[in-house]
Amino acid sequence: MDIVYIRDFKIDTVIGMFQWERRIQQTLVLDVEMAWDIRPAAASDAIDDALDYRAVSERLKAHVSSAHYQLVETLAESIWQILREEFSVSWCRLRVSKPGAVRGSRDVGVLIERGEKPA
Ligand SMILES: Nc1nc2c(c(=O)[nH]1)N=C([C@H](O)[C@@H](O)CO)CN2
Repeated sequence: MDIVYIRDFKIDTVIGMFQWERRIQQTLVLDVEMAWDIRPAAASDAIDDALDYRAVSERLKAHVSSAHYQLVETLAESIWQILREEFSVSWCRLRVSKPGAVRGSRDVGVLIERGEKPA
């Protein structure tokens, strides 16, 4: 299985369950791994055969920066929906990290795997 990935993607958004969090922007960090057979793109050297990580990044930035979820769980699931429905991604591993949310830790968050892993 091949993977197209986006690592350490920082996006500012409103996220959190506390009142004070509803009034500020916080930075989330996304790490996204998406199953994609890269051989057609490698053979044609054409972006149309590739999963365009720039297009995915722009779409995720637009979505996350305008979102107002309370939980990182809700955000993570919404990202998977976009990858599946708009980019035909069949499997992903996605980490949504919230740096500085818990004193003493670098970051906290969720790591999800969704979809069917190709052989
Ligand atoms: N499993 C989760 N736990 C917590 C979340 C969350 O989104 N998922 N969020 C918070 C608060 O918003 C926290 O980040 C503020 O410090 C607490 N626990």
